[in-house]
Amino acid sequence: ALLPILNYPDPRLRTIAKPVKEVTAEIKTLIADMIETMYDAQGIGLAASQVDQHIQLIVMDLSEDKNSPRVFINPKVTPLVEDKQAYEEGCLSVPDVYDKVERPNKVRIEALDENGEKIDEEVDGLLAVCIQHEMDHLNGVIFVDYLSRLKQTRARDKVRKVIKIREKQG
Ligand SMILES: O=C(O)C[C@@H](Cc1ccccc1)C(=O)SCC(=O)c1ccccc1
Ligand SMILES: [Zn+2]
Repeated sequence: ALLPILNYPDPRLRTIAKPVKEVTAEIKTLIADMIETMYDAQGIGLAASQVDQHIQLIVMDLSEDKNSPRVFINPKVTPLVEDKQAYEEGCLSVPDVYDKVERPNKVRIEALDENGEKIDEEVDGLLAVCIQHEMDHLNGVIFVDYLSRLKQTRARDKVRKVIKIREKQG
């Protein structure tokens, strides 16, 4: 089922996500719903925080055909290099706002997948950018937090406009 995505500056987006103890049937349903919601919103990632579920769960799909979703449960991300790279990021919770954010361009991801199997990968490029962006969501951080006050104000105004238009479209 499609889940409503919280929009910036909703304070619920600032909630710190709790670790997942056991991958229950409910969590498997949430994973399926998050993947469906991510595709519907044309995103390449989605954190559970964004659908008001405050557990450490991320879904991502960077594939062309949108047919290889990945699930990260209780993820831990460790930078592997000092040097950072700027990337034009977007966020499904801050629609139509895109801006450059600098992040370490190579990280280690340790997590569990949807079957509780261990994931331990070194990644770079867009996957590294995206996993760090999603990890931020689980820690109540939104990419606009890295931008200037002025850009944050503009982002708030932009989201307000986009939501009004979407409500009119019904
Ligand atoms: O809000 C989210 O977490 C999803 C977000 C993930 C993300 C995309 C790009 C850079 C960092 C994090 C999105 O999917 S935004 C929409 C999108 O598909 C996109 C935006 C910019 C560049 C590439 C993809
Ligand atoms: Zn986001």
